[in-house]
Amino acid sequence: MINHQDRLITATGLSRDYGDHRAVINLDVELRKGEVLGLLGPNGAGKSTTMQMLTGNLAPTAGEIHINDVDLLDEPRKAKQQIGYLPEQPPVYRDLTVSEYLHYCARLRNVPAAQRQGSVERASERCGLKDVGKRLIGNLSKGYRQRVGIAQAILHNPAVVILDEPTVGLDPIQIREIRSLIRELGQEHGIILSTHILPEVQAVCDRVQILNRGKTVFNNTLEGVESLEQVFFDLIFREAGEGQTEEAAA
Ligand SMILES: Nc1ncnc2c1ncn2[C@@H]1O[C@H](COP(=O)(O)OP(=O)(O)OP(=O)(O)O)[C@@H](O)[C@H]1O
Repeated sequence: MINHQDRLITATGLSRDYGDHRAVINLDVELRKGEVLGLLGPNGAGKSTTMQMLTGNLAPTAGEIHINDVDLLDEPRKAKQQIGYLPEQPPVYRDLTVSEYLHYCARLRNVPAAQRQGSVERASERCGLKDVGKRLIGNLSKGYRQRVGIAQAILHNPAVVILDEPTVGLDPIQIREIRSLIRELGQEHGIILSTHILPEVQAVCDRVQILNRGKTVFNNTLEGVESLEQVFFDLIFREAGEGQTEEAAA
């Protein structure tokens, strides 16, 4: 039986149009505490649009989003306090030190002044940044910059953390470290992870939701799935085949 108290995100009937184009169509997304959800799909499937709606950065054309029981559309400020977001291009300032930047983000996130130092220290510790607090972000490796991006996403201790392509461009050691950080964060928060790297999903995700042409085509745990790659290609190519048949019949 589903325990509703454990639900960190309940989004129902989400749609988003760009002009005449329906990018996301009547989509449901759920995330529970302690869960790492992988959001997958080919280019243009609607992943970024969905994540931007879930983070309150893009208004849905239709649908409802509740974050930790707060209605995102009715109470956006309150709901956004429950969300940390690492966009594909981390919003880091190269001319600030790691510590200056995280303090700045804590202020933006409305962390009370008396708690900012503690929040910055906690996030730095969890992301392995304690020794680089005084370094300029511009001089860090890409892997460390990514950690800074994740640290800003968890500064205010949000219930939900949404990560867009968090390991893109990292070397294999950095990838391993960031993946283990994601798994660790997933125990306390709920995480949505979007990536094109299927082995990454098998390594860190508890459940996978695959989108194609704005709709869910798979939503399940990976138990018993030997090759996610096979599942992915079967679904996407089957749909492509069906699309061609529809077009040919039209
Ligand atoms: N601002 C926009 N204006 C018009 N169309 C858009 C806009 N943003 C996205 N789209 C279209 O909406 C669809 C879904 O795009 P979206 O970026 O959400 O997909 P995605 O799954 O994140 O793709 P990718 O893996 O390439 O990042 C695509 O057809 C895209 O061209």
